[in-house]
Amino acid sequence: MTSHLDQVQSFCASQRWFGEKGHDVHVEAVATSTWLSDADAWPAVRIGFVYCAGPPGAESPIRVYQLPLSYHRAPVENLGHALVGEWTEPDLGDTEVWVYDALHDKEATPYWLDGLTHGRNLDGLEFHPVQAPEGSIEVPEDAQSLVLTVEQSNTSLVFSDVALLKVFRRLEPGSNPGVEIESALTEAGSELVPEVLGSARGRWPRAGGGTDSGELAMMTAFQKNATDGWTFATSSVRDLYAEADLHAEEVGGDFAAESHRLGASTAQVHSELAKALGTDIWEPAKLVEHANAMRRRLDKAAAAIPELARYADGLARAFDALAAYDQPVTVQRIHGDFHLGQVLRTIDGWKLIDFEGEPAKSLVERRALDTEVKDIAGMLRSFDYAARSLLADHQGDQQIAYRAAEWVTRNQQAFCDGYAEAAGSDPREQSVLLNAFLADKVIYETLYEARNRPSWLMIPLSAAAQLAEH
Ligand SMILES: Nc1ncnc2c1ncn2[C@@H]1O[C@H](COP(=O)(O)OP(=O)(O)O)[C@@H](O)[C@H]1O
Ligand SMILES: O=P(O)(O)O[C@H]1O[C@H](CO)[C@@H](O[C@H]2O[C@H](CO)[C@@H](O)[C@H](O)[C@H]2O)[C@H](O)[C@H]1O
Repeated sequence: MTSHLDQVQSFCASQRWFGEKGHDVHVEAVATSTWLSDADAWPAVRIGFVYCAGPPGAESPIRVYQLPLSYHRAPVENLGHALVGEWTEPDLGDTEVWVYDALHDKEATPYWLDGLTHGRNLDGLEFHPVQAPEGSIEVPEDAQSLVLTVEQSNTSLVFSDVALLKVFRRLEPGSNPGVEIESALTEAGSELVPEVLGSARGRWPRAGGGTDSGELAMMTAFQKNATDGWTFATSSVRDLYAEADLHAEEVGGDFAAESHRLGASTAQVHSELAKALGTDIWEPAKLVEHANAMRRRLDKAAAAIPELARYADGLARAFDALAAYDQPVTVQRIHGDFHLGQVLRTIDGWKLIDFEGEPAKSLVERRALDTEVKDIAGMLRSFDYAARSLLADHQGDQQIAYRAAEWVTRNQQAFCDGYAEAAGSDPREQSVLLNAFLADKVIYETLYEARNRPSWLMIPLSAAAQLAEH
């Protein structure tokens, strides 16, 4: 039989949440938590912590992934897709066991719901229910779980269409910014994020000795019947391309009113975040540091992606302007990786989700204060993505390309108008900051697409060409 580490490695490698694509990696060890299940209960359930090393030669630190495990004494017919492996388990009396990703196992997931409902405190695992405000959501104790099938970096379970449990896969010690921010906004009474219902923290052995601790999962109110912003916006673009002789404002699926509302909701969340978690000031010297960091990211990306290199001088002008900016800038906690996939249109309006920041950044960077302009730039880029991602089917069609550009401008302007009305100041007036963050985001996206979706590389590259002309 293959060793149990090899089986864990093959399973992880086949999972969307495993962030180790594109390089050689090996699973060095698997540690486990205390049992969530009672002694002698089957399936036996606990959390696995998977330690990954590599690529060979690179001095990257060990990465830890969370893999909840359910152990059965016989194979479970409908769980084949979640089978991690089959081995003899010393911690279960040397029994032969079939081990599954517990998040897919309806016999195992009630332990998470029970832990959160009753605030269980097990050795090394603490479940924290959030005090539910009056009239707020109650999750039935016998609620069944369903794994969400959307593309995501973590794994989310929906309990009875009422609550969503997001189980973090890549673990880092310290406060998870998503839990921190969404809890702070919930406590402040915000209606613009799904209400946080609870979270789970845990301890795991640190590679090299000691113990680390951090958030393992967060439960929020499930937004039944919501549409994510990307699906909503791209259906508007599809409508427009189907009627290429009409302007964006003339087709049924015009999105500008939604973009306007989204701008206003974004401004309101920024204001709530500033109130709840405070602000600071970046003096001009700090802006020089940021401009230099942006410049370094550009140099690195241009060295890796030759098609970007030709726009490097043009893009760098935006960073030079930032370095020369002589006004102090107010900074605060922000979303950090804001795009149309991070907003949900519910019947009560837009709600913002996933405040974890850019996945590849360290926790310290993701928790740092920044300017709201970074989020605004992120969303403006996303409108461009929505229109261009559907252009592939209309290559060479000038009429559609023209309509696409019109849609982007119309929705970017509507978003900024909505933002300006709610915030009392117009982000377009901060053009030095906005241009620098737009250029920085385009560089980030170029690297992201080169690594993850090469067929979409043209989207940020076309934007780089436009920005470089500025
Ligand atoms: N509270 C919620 N209610 C309904 N759907 C949600 C909720 N939170 C997330 N989703 C859905 O799950 C998707 C992935 O969520 P996200 O938090 O971005 O996951 P990840 O960080 O793992 O990528 C979202 O695009 C949305 O469709
Ligand atoms: O949602 P994540 O936090 O995992 O963000 C990463 O993946 C995003 C893609 O899903 C990526 O966003 C880019 O593509 C989007 C369309 O798929 C587009 O709307 C965004 O504007 C664009 O940046 C994001 O950058 C990345 O961090």
